[in-house]
Amino acid sequence: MYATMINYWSWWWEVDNESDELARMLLTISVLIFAVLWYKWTGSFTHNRLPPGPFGLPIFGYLPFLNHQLHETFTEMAHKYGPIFSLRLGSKFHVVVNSIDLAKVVARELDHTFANRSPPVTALTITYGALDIAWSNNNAYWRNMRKLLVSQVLSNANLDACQGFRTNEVRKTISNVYARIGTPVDINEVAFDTELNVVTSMLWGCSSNISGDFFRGFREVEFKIIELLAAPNISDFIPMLSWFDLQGRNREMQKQRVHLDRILDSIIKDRIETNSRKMEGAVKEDGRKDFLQIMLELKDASTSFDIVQIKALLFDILTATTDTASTMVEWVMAEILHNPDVKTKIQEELTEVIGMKIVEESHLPRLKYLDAVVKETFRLHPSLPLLIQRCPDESSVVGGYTIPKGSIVYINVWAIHHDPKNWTNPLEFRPERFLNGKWDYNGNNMKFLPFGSGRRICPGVPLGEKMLMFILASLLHSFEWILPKDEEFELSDEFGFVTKKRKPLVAIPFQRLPDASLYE
Ligand code: HEM
Repeated sequence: MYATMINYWSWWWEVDNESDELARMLLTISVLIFAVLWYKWTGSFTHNRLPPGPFGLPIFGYLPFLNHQLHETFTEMAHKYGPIFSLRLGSKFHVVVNSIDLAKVVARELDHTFANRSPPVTALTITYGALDIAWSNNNAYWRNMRKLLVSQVLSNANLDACQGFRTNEVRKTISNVYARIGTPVDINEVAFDTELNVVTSMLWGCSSNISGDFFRGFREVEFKIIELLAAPNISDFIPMLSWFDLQGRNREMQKQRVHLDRILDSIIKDRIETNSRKMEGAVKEDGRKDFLQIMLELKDASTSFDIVQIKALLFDILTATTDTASTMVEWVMAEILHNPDVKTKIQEELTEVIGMKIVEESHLPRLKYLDAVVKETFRLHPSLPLLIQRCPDESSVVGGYTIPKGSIVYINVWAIHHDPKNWTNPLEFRPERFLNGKWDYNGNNMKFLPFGSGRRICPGVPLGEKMLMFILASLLHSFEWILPKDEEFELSDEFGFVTKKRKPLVAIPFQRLPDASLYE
């Protein structure tokens, strides 16, 4: 290269003496060094290209321009800026990924890099400093807690052993709804209470002296917590202001934690006292220990596991099980009541598979059409439309753009589920799309991610799916449902950590099975 350059110079820079020769040589070397540096600089510039996105104001970034319906706003922004875009909110750099190819890069190919979380201030407060699973970073603690949940609560063996709890609670729900026949029923409330009773039976069994009354009000506490988790908080965007808690969000979350602590502390205290009196209760007749007992024994055996961690884990399981599933029961019922043909097809399937008897869990795998209706509802109304934000532990490249370490990254499942490139007539409710048996909740097909994908995928799929199908099949087989007269019916949603129906679904049940003794 040196020789070529010397040749190029020589046609206009004739060398007459030694100093000219030296000057030309120095110039050539300098130009070469400059070229290498330029190449490196422009190369690194290309690699550091940040995803496109809107400009914002100094200090606040794009914060003042964001609409509360974040899933819809982000989807509109993707139409403008492309499948990956970025925005600065306060001092935090956010990236939103909106296509199946890029979601695959984040959640599968670079899963390990993107496996941390970036908990909001309120999440840190309610989880005792991210001691739970959902907000914990990708580290040994998270792996152990997740393993504990999966092996002790969500294993096939435990789910089979707890079938009796689920059947009892669903039967109780049917009989409670029967007592309210002909009157308006809040569907979310019914589903929430059923889920809560099932999960508490699994966690600390029927042996606890804590009565159902104790949980009265738990739904309100949980709703408030979920609302606060997604409420925009200036403390998250401008961390140096977090000390002032300008919007009072963290103070409000602290209040909710006092309620939660009161409930969890008394359950744990009750069990510790029972254990110390060596009463039977803690151990089931078949020798199986419930989850609380297992955790307390772990605590006694290890110095690194304590009561606060037990509470954080219980909090995760209680909220993860109840709010998501009850919201989905409500959405599915709303779509069914909105689509009379779908309702007729479900009822025909229920009658064919179950007859005029009561639903048993063993019937569920044969309810193919209902399963397709649930999946189509998950497509249109994913409970966590942006999943839980991920945070890369090193800078990396996605779709040709650099995602700096520590960015907050959203996978916009809502956009993917509503994209006409992925789904024909995406706004239509057409359960038939899911009848070919190809779809599951395991996050392998990036077109359909209601439970996420990769190492952060929801571990509760087996229980969540079972409970959803059991409650829905039972409500729809035991009752005919109609909407209250003159009630305006609509299907709009309200963005939140869990995205709910804006207007709660209220419907009136009527007896459907001829044998009244099936409702007792
Ligand atoms: C219909 C019911 C449910 C739905 C729709 C649902 C949905 C989700 C979604 C979308 C995520 C975020 C995944 C991600 O960030 O990629 C998640 C996380 C999680 N879910 Fe579920 N879930 C349900 C039921 C359950 C149940 C029954 C449990 C436990 C008993 C559970 C425990 C968790 C936990 C612990 C996480 C955090 C996982 C982690 O960060 O490692 N979920 N869930």
